[in-house]
Amino acid sequence: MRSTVLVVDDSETDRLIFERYLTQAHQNYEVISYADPATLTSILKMVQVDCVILDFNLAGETSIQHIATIHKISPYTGIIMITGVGDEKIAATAFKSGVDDYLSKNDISQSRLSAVVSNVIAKKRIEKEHHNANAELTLLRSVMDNTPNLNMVCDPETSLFITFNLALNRFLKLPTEHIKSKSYFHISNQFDTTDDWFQFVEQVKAAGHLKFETELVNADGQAIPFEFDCCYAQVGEKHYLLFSGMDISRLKNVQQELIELATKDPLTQLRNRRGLSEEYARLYKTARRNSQYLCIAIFDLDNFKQINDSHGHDVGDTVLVQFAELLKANFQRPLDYIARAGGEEFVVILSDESAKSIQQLIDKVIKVCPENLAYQTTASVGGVCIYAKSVKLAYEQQFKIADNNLYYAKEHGKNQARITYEEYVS
Ligand SMILES: Nc1nc2c(ncn2[C@@H]2O[C@H](COP(=O)(O)OP(=O)(O)OP(=O)(O)O)[C@@H](O)[C@H]2O)c(=O)[nH]1
Repeated sequence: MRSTVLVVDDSETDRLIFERYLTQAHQNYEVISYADPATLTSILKMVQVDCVILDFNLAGETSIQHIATIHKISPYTGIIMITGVGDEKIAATAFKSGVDDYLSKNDISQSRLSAVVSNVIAKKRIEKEHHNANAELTLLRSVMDNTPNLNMVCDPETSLFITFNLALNRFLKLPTEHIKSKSYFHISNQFDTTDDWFQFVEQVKAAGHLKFETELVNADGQAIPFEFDCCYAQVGEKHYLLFSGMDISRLKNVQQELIELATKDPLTQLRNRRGLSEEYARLYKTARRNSQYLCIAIFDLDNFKQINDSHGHDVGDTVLVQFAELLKANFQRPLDYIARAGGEEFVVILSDESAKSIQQLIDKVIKVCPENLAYQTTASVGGVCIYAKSVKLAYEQQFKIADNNLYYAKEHGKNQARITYEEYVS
C-alpha cells in the first residue's frame, strides 16, 4: 500500500537526507517536504498524509504547537518528532503532546528512520481500523436500538438473554439488568415445560432457521402476539439462538375483526357455526389443563315452526333474539361459548370442575324459557359432558352424541335437557 510522508524541517540538507532515506528504503513511500510549518494545514487538508516527520526547532521556535493542529485535521496521521540534540526533556514533552515516536538527528540512519516510519504508519492504520470498526458497531447498535423489532440472543441451554436491543426493554418495561436475569422461556407463552424448550432448540438446530408466531408477556402481564425468525448460530465454541421478532398485534386485531365479521350471526349477534370446531379444540385444551369437564349442549326451540306460521317470520325472529339474550345472560363466564348453529338451534360449549353444575345450569335455562320468551316458548337440549383429562373426542363426535341426545329429548316430550357423560376413555 502506498504511503505519503510529509517532512517539515527548515534544514534543506536534512529534508533531502530524509527524502533519500525513505524513497530508497521503500518504493511505496511518496515523500513531500517543506521548510515552513505554515503549509501544514493546507497540505493536510488536501493530501492524505500517513506520517509527518516534524523538526522540533523550526525557524527558532518549537514545533510542539503544530502537533494539536495535525491531530485535529488528520487524527490518524502519525507524527515523528526530530531534534538536533537528543534531549530526554524534549522527548517527554513531545510524547505528552501526542507524537507517536521521537528521533534524535544523531541516531538517524536509513534503516532506523524507515523502521520508525513504517511502525508509526502501521500503528496509525490499526488505530484507524479499530476506530472505524467501533464507529460501525455503534452505528449498528443504534440502528438495532431504534428499530421497533425485538432482536435478542439467548443461550440454548438456559434460554437466558445474553444480549438484546432496546426494543426488548421497551416491550418488557424493564431495565437491562433485570432482563439479563430473565429468559426467553419465561416471557414466552410457547412452552409449558423445559422439555418443550429443548424440543424447540432441537427443532431450530435441525432446520437452522425457524419462523413462528407466539405471544410474549410483558411486566404488566400483557400478552402481545409476535412473529419470530429464529436461527441457530455457532461462534467459536459457543452456540446461540438468535431471535428477531415483530409485534403483530395490529395484524392480529385486523384478522380477528375479519374473523368476527365472518363468524357473526347478524340476527342475534352471536357467533355462527363457522369456527365452532376450532373454538371447541381451544376450549378442550384449556379444560384438559384445568382438569375440567367440557360440555357441548345443543339448544333447540320447541315447536318454533308454529310461531312462524301463526305470527309471522318477524315474530319468530324476535323470539330467536330473546332466546339468544337468555343464553348470553346465563352463560357469562369467560370460557363459555355460545353460537347460533342455524335456524332455531344454538350450540353452547361450557366447562366446569363439576359436571353436575353444568347440568343444573342448563336445566335452569330450560326452566326459565317460557317466562322469558314470547308465547311461552320452551326449549329442548341435547348435550354431552366429557372429562377432558381422560377423554378425547373430536368436535364432530361430541356434537353427534349431543345431537342424538337432543333427538331423544324431543322424542320424550320436549322442554327438557338430556345430557350424557363420558368420564373415561372407552
Ligand atoms: N323466524 C325465523 N325462523 C327461522 C329462522 N331459521 C329457521 N327458521 C324456522 O324455524 C323452524 C324450525 O322448524 P322445525 O325444524 O320443524 O322445528 P320446530 O317447529 O321447532 O319443531 P321441534 O324442533 O321438533 O320442536 C322452520 O319453520 C324454519 O323456517 C330464522 O332465522 N328466523
